[in-house]
Amino acid sequence: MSGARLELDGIGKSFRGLRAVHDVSFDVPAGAINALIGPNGAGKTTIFNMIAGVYRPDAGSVRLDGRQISGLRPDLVCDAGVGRTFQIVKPFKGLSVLENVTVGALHRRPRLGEARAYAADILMQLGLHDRRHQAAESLTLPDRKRLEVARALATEPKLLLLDEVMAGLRPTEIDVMVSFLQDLNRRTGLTILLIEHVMRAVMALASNIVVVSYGEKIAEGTPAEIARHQAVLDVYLGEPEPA
Ligand SMILES: Nc1ncnc2c1ncn2[C@@H]1O[C@H](COP(=O)(O)OP(=O)(O)OP(=O)(O)O)[C@@H](O)[C@H]1O
Repeated sequence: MSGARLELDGIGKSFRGLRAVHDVSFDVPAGAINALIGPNGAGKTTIFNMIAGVYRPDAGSVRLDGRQISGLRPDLVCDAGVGRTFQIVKPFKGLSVLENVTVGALHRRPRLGEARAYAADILMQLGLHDRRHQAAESLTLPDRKRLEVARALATEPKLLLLDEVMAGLRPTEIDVMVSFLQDLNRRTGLTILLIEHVMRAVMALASNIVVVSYGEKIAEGTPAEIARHQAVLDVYLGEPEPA
């Protein structure tokens, strides 16, 4: 695993006249951990869906290591090296934890034995190995979040998109996930972009933060810059944006 550079150039998407995302541009350098934040309904998941091939942007382009991936089908975007988690955790029901992760690993390792061994190794890293034979749906929320990360990692991405993997976790569980992601990034150089409402995690992980509101990018900078950015404070305090 190593990281890829992500470049969003003027992407936009409307749903039946509702402008969900408008003219959003930002880069995530190879090997960086960056965050995408903003109030509910700001367009964050729509941006992820445009990167991951769920939606074709109405405008603009998405490039991974210089190669255009916008408009490709989700499986081809995955082939190109993009792994993602979903905000609503949906493991394959009726499959064990190990089988769930093996499905992801089969993407690049078509031999079942090899895929299963790779999946087991990822479960070990995430502290889920001792629960590998449990039914996925029987896991607690923190473990389901870990399983979601494990499934995305099993596809051996160069860019990992994490959609609210800290939601619902207790502070100590958040710290465990933060340490895991920091360690993963250090060991592998994997590029990570996270959508996150848990500011404790964003501040600990992200070297750069992009803020969106009403579908538009309103700020970008280091955690320290964002923490004192007036437009960001206004959005989070619910005050009108400056003209
Ligand atoms: N498939 C869709 N069809 C119609 N409208 C949609 C669709 N997906 C998203 N939207 C709308 O686009 C806007 C942006 O939604 P999006 O889910 O991207 O926001 P978000 O920033 O991820 O919000 P949250 O933090 O609540 O997850 C919202 O107004 C939402 O209702």
